[in-house]
Amino acid sequence: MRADIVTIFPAYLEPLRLSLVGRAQEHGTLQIHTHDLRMWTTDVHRTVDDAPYGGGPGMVMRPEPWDAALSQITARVADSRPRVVVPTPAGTPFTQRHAEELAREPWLVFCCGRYEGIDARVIETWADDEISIGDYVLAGGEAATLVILEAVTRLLPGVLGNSASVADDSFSDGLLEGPVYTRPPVWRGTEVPPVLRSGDHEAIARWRRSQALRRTLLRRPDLLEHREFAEADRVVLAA
Ligand SMILES: CC(C)N1CCN(Cc2ccc(Cn3ccc4ccc(-c5n[nH]c(N)c5C#N)cc43)cc2)CC1
Repeated sequence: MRADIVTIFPAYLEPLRLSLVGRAQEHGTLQIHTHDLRMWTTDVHRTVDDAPYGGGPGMVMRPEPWDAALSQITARVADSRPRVVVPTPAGTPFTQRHAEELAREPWLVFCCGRYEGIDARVIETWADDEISIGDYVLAGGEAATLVILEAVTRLLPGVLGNSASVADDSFSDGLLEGPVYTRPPVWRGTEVPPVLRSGDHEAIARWRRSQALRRTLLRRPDLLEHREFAEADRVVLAA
């Protein structure tokens, strides 16, 4: 997969050199190219913003630099066009399903806006996806791009050492992750649930599903709506 990222703060994307995404780049599974939008400005002040039509607070990002940048970046490969992703507070909620869909794309381009956002005509012309990573307000699209790219990269073949990890992900089966434990067996007087040390893998699987169902019912009952459950699950949910 190739990912191009356009931003006025290229340094904000430096964390992509670390850890899982960094290793995916070292292994050639992912190529990330970060571009400074100001490279496509033409004035001495390298202006990327202007006052909003209709008034209101803040500034809006001008269309010309974005159109020049995206035209050049997407022209790289003849007869091939990337999927253009624009993080925005007004976007559709980003979900694991969306991450799985983006992970199937060979080429992504992320447009990191700032100020009050990017001129709507750029979005209309170029955007394939407008995504929000949550119901809170950030100052720009860079943090969202880090989140989206990490969620997508961990789904790429060979990136996670144990491919089963992806299958067991929270949200992969639509439930939240249950509690996890490691050594010591007793810590501050609290014992690891004995079933986890029993070696009885069927009992362990039942216990883990029970914990995931209970946690999901408590914290995200919306994830349980419109779902059919086996009798064993219904017993847990009714307890
Ligand atoms: C009327 C007037 C007072 N209101 C003023 C605030 N407006 C909303 C508003 C607020 C902040 C920003 C800053 N910003 C610029 C580009 C950009 C990209 C993503 C995000 C972002 N925030 N939260 C998420 N989940 C995001 C994602 N993904 C935020 C961004 C842009 C826009 C709404 C209008």
